[in-house]
Parts: sequence; C-alpha cells; structure tokens
Amino acid sequence: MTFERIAIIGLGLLGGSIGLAVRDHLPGAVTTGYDADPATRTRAAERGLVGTVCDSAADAVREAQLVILCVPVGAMAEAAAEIAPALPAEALVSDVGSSKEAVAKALAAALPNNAVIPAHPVAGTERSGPDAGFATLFQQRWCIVTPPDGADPAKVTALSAFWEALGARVEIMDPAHHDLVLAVTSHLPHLIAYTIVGTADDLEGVTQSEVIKYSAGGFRDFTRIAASDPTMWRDVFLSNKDAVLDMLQRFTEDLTALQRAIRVGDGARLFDHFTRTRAIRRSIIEEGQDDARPDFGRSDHGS
Ligand SMILES: NC(=O)c1ccc[n+]([C@@H]2O[C@H](COP(=O)([O-])OP(=O)(O)OC[C@H]3O[C@@H](n4cnc5c(N)ncnc54)[C@H](O)[C@@H]3O)[C@@H](O)[C@H]2O)c1
Ligand SMILES: O=C(O)C(=O)C[C@]1(C(=O)O)C=C[C@@H](O)C=C1
Repeated sequence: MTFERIAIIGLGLLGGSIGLAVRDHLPGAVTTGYDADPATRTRAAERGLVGTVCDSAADAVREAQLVILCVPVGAMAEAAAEIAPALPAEALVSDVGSSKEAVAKALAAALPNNAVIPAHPVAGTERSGPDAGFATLFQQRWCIVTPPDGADPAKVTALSAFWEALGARVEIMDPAHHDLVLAVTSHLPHLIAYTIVGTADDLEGVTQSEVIKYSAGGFRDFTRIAASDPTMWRDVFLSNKDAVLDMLQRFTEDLTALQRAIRVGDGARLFDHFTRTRAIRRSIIEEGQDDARPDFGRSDHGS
C-alpha cells in the first residue's frame, strides 16, 4: 500500500517540511493542504509547500488516502472534527504531535469511522510558520509511530514506509511510553530553557543588561530552545502533564543533590557527574543524532 494522494492540515514548520520532502522523495504523489491562517495559506502557495492549497480543511482531504494533521496538539481535536464530514472512509489519518496519548484519544474520538495511527517525527527547530519548513528536516531523524491496539499491520507498514521515504528511521512505540521518554528528552529541556532565560531576563535590571551583552556559549544555546513557539509548547506541557511533572520531580531531586555537592565542596561528586554526562553527549553523536541539519540556525528559515 502506497499513498498517492496526501493531505496536510497545518502548513507551518512540520506540515511545510512534509510537503517539501514529499515533493523531493515521492514525486508521483499529489499533495493538498490547508491552514486555518489565511496569511499562512498564501505563503504556503507561494513557496509551493503542497501542490494545491485549499480554502477549507474539508476540501483538502476530500480525495486523500493519507491525511497528516500538523497543528498544535491542543488543536488536533478541532482539526479532526473539521475534516470528519469530508474524509473518505478508507483514508488513513495520522499526525505529528509532540505528545501521543492525549492526541491519540482525541483523534480516535473525533474520527470513529477511520483508521487513525498517530506518529511523532522527532525532528524540528525553534522556528515556526510557513517559511520555516525545509525538505531535509527528517533525514536520519527518528519517527516514532504509535499504533493503537488492533491497528491494521498493513497500514502501520505503509505509514512507516512513508516516513522512511522521507528519510526518517522508524520506531514503533506504545503512546504512554513515548510520552515518558519524550518528557525527559524534549519536554523537560524546553521547560528548563524557558525557565533559565526568564530568570536571566528578570535579572537584567540588577545586571544592567550585562546578561544579554555577554550571553555567549551556554546561555545562548538555551535562548535558541527558549525561542520555540509559545502555542506549541503550551499545548505540549498541558497535554503531557503527568509525565512532565514526574520527570520534573526527578530533575529537582538531582539538582538538589548537585546543589548540596557545591555547598559542601564535594568536588569528586561534581567531577564524576560531569564525566558521566560528557559520555552521553559522545554516544548521541556516535548514534548519528547530532545536529546534522544544514544551517538550521540560519535566519532564513521562518520566524
Ligand atoms: N516544532 C518542532 O520542533 C516540532 C517537532 C516535531 C513535532 N512537532 C509537532 O508538530 C505540530 C506542528 O508544529 P509546527 O512546529 O509545525 O508548528 P507551526 O506553528 O509552525 O505550524 C502549525 C500550523 O497549524 C495551523 N493551525 C492551527 N490550528 C489549526 C486548525 N485547527 N486547522 C488548520 N490549521 C491550524 C497554524 O496556523 C500553523 O500554521 C505540533 O503538534 C507540534 O507539537 C513540532
Ligand atoms: O531541535 C529543536 O529545536 C527541537 O526542539 C526539536 C524537538 C526536540 O525537542 O528534539 C522539539 C519538539 C519535537 O516534538 C521534536 C523535536
């Protein structure tokens, strides 16, 4: 089973990148798309993110074999409800949301007559909007597919093959496990970045703008993450609340242990900890998950 007619709902970073990657890697496929924001629809048409930008979500999915919802996780239910009346019975619906359990429930409830197989390409940048997408976003990145119990294996295989065609490596995972893993690898790091940049900003009055002036290296890396889309991340934290709170609790305990090591002058503990974390960075690079994206920090990729 291959998909020849693909509809993309939400034409920002993820939707735009999928459209461009399909154009490059699946040239026979016909793509349609829709975005709730009229200015985004105009820009998506100018950039050719999909073959046809439609005036409604219903028009975009009317002939689709695969529909991918690329909207913030808090808007998934609304987007699904909009496409429901026009969706062909045999169409497979998927998404790219950063949390999976809540999204899977919302999509299954809104689309009881269609096969729904949620997925999450673990690939992105801090940029958003129709200028942010680029065709190579998924190269060598993981895409985690989270089929519900009883999902048709042929459809799981077809969706996996779709992501592999776009350059991704596919892993099948239970949605609750996905949410726990991503809470520590993606969601908590964003919360920490949002916090530290806010803390530094609060200090600006005290430090007479020196925080921004001298912000090289470590702080600068945090500001990239903390520039990520506010709507997207609000929705991620609200939808993956339990796993994020669990990981935050563990993080706080570990931070307190390091705080104590500093207070009591336990250099051995600090050195051992930093040695362990340095090895993790090396294994990420060996695994091929370093920043392999071309110039993704450049200013010409979206807002
Ligand atoms: N940004 C990342 O790094 C990243 C990575 C992987 C997955 N994701 C997930 O991908 C999804 C999209 O994120 P993005 O980064 O592309 O965001 P984005 O802001 O670039 O694009 C989202 C688009 O959805 C549109 N939209 C909102 N509600 C809609 C609706 N009801 N119908 C149609 N369009 C609607 C918005 O106008 C916007 O253009 C989110 O669920 C996010 O969690 C993001
Ligand atoms: O590289 C970045 O800027 C990202 O934030 C990408 C990132 C991540 O945390 O790894 C962000 C959210 C996603 O759901 C997947 C990928």
